[in-house]
Amino acid sequence: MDTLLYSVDQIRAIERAATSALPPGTLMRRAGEAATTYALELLKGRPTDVVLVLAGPGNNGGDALEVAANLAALGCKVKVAWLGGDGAPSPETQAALERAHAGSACFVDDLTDGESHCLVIDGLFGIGPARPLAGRARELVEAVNRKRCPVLSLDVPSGLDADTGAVVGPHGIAVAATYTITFLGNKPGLHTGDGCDHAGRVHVDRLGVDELQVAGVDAEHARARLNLPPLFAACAAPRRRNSHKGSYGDVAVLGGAPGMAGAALLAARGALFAGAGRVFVAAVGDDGAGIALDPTQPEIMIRPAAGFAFGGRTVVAGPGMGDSAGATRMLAQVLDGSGPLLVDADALNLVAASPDLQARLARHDGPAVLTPHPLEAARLLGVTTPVVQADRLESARELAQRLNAVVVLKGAGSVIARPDGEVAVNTSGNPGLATGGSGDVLAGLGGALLAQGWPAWEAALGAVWLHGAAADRLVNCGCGPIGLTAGELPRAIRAELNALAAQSRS
Ligand SMILES: NC(=O)C1=CN([C@@H]2O[C@H](COP(=O)(O)OP(=O)(O)OC[C@H]3O[C@@H](n4cnc5c(N)ncnc54)[C@H](OP(=O)(O)O)[C@@H]3O)[C@@H](O)[C@H]2O)[C@@H](O)CC1
Ligand SMILES: Nc1ncnc2c1ncn2[C@@H]1O[C@H](COP(=O)(O)OP(=O)(O)O)[C@@H](O)[C@H]1O
Ligand SMILES: [K+]
Repeated sequence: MDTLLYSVDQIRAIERAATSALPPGTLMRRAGEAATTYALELLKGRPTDVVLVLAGPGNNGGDALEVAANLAALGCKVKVAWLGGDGAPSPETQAALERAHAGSACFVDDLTDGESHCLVIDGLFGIGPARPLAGRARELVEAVNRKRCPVLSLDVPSGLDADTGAVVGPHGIAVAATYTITFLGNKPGLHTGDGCDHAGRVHVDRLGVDELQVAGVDAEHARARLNLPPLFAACAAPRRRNSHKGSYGDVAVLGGAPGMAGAALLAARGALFAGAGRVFVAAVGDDGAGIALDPTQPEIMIRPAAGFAFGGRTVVAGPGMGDSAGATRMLAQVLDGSGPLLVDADALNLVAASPDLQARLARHDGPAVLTPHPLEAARLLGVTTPVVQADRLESARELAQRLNAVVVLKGAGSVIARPDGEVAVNTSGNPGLATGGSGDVLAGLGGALLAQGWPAWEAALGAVWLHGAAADRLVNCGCGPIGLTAGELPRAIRAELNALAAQSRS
């Protein structure tokens, strides 16, 4: 899998450089060939049933017409729904249209509901659409999304924004593909937000365009990548035999105000099962009497936050912390400290509401990771949740820069961003994680990795990936996604982390 993620502007630059170096029409012909080969692979050979090809007015439509012509030439039954535009097609698309017309592909005006196909090829729109699909384009997408057969999108599911992973709106619609073959380079929008539901399995074909040919756009310029173990596995060293609990750091969860003990305990369990040497809950409240003991996890030490010695410990601030004056005071104290810090949940809301806390956070003298879900991110940025979700990568980048911290913008395809603009989009996880408390476990896990000496960037990448991989492990053995509980995650995280550490030695 190509793990670098390119913006549409970068893909256009690659396309321009390659086009000028190659004979006219080469890239489209290669895209058509690559998609034809992939389609036949998916169909396990030449199908006897009809392949339906949707072709739009631009070059994405040209790719689709190439596939239609290729499949027809191989003896497949092919129907083409061609959506012409107002202007003339590009010369390559015109040539592809003529090729498809010259062969045995049958052009149809409308899709008949109930007609069976073995595969739909979606070549309506690729990286082009800047406005929501309407009229016949929308009707075609609605018809495709009602079909039960597999759908292969070319380059990008039509109607999806390749940069952001949002359906182009307002009130837009996008193809829900089973597979996407994407050209020239991988794209972030296929892996986050709505893209997770619309792209299906993503296959990258670079169309033979070597990065070295591409002036100005290479690995260093792709400022986004997929989050996978090679980015952080080196931090997951096996334990030295001659080590002790002090070797693996202390995590203190600042939270668990009266009535909100569960969140702090889940974070503490996340930290414990991810290998922190000692785990504390510094319970916020007048007397810290909200919780005295976690009976199923007596290893967790519960103390009143007032007077707790945070120095030298990794602090996970926020789970069940509430918004009392005491909580705000304690948070200011840990922001002013110099230890590793993970800020989540209520602590993020307090920061959002206070320019003073924001300034303290930006000045924090030590590694800092923030883990907002989209609503918390919206509060921090002073915008609405739809604005955050409309461009998850940029929202995460903006927050990381403003608050001078590594930011994890949670949700399907979590985005991890650094203040210098580098981002990673997570690849693991499933909607089983959409359950109360799973974010608390992530916070504790991140704290444990920081406590064991992982730098902030690697700790954030590792925590997000391990959390998702733990959920995938649970689903694979029948524990979800429906009904997966946050309390089941810590043991699965332990299994994933130990597997990673074992691999890093071999
Ligand atoms: N060039 C090359 O060498 C290669 C290109 N490649 C392929 O080209 C794709 C990019 O092609 P592209 O730039 O033509 O954009 P594309 O996605 O087809 O859409 C633009 C068309 O859609 C129209 N349109 C837009 N929105 C609309 C709406 N809501 N409703 C209705 N119409 C709408 C828009 O019309 P306009 O906005 O001009 O009115 C225009 O006609 C790329 O994804 C890849 O598949 C590969 O083969 C590699 C080599
Ligand atoms: N649909 C999903 N796909 C993948 N991960 C998800 C999905 N929904 C939620 N998650 C993950 O689950 C966690 C939820 O965190 P959060 O919203 O803070 O929940 P809570 O506050 O209840 O703990 C985050 O890590 C998020 O990325
Ligand atoms: K498409």
